Amino acid sequence: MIKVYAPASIGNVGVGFDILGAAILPTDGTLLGDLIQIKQSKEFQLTNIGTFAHQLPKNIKDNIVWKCWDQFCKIIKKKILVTIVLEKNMPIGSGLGSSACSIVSSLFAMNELCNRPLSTNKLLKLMGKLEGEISGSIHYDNVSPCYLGGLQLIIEKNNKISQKIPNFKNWLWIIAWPGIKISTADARALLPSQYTRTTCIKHSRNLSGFIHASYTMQPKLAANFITDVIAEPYRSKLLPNFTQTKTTIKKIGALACGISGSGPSIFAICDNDLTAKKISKYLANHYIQSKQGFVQVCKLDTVGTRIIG
Ligand SMILES: Nc1ncnc2c1ncn2[C@@H]1O[C@H](COP(=O)(O)OP(=O)(O)OP(=O)(O)O)[C@@H](O)[C@H]1O
Ligand SMILES: N[C@@H](CCO)C(=O)O
Repeated sequence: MIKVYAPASIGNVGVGFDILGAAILPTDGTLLGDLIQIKQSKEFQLTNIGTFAHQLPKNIKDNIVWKCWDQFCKIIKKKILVTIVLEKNMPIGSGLGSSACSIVSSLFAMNELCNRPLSTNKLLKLMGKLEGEISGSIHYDNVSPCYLGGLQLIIEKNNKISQKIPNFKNWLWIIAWPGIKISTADARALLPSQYTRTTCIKHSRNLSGFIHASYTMQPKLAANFITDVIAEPYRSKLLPNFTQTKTTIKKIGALACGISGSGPSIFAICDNDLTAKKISKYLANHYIQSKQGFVQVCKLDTVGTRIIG
């Protein structure tokens, strides 16, 4: 039996729509992500457990884990019969890469169980394809950091999909899921299909500025470039009181703040524990809309998906 953990992630990171993503790990030791237990067996079985198992589709073939197993077997041209237990700890439609957690953990687990027939690149391509089947178009900004860890820039060039970007070790990433759901496909449908030249220039300046500041280790400059001109102007209305929340947590001392993935989760960045505590308290009191919602102070998860048992 193999037990695999795949971490939550922040898609876009506010500045790199579809091409920048960060894997995160709560500082209190919580494993925020999905877990897969897998072993060979006489027939295929999939059991869902965990806090958010009730949100999963009832039909087993609609569970992305089944699709991962099916596609993996087709690619390696062997039907590997397995028993899988999915521990669904990530709320669906949260903006924290819930489907990515299930996709990455199950494909990683299948590959390990079968002695790694697929290379990292091939596996990542398959992860992107399956993520694309859910949201309507392929985007790697959740699956890549979830799989490989850290801050990942999606390049899709020279047969490389993703590259790790240097990060600031003292940055704390506070995430808040209000406890409501937004479908990624719906949030993508809200976006314009074309942008003005001015917006394109702003976007390229912000993203290239962020990457430059990351490589030259200028944290304040990097944080100041975390501005989203592509998605936030159209999606912010879907989030509860987003504009006021952002203004307030920046006043408290956040270096940057934005929508995590397609929302409704938000993320804030700061560089000390006291500010992180103040931001968390504010978000817990003002952003959370239901009992299931949560706030977590995180670091970047630099490892990505791993075997934990
Ligand atoms: N194991 C699974 N985990 C998550 N979603 C699944 C899974 N299996 C099937 N689905 C379906 O995939 C869709 C996921 O929707 P969506 O992409 O909006 O959520 P998400 O991946 O949680 O979003 P985000 O990346 O913003 O966190 C839902 O319709 C859900 O029912
Ligand atoms: N880049 C994707 C992430 C979805 O979690 C989007 O913003 O639609």
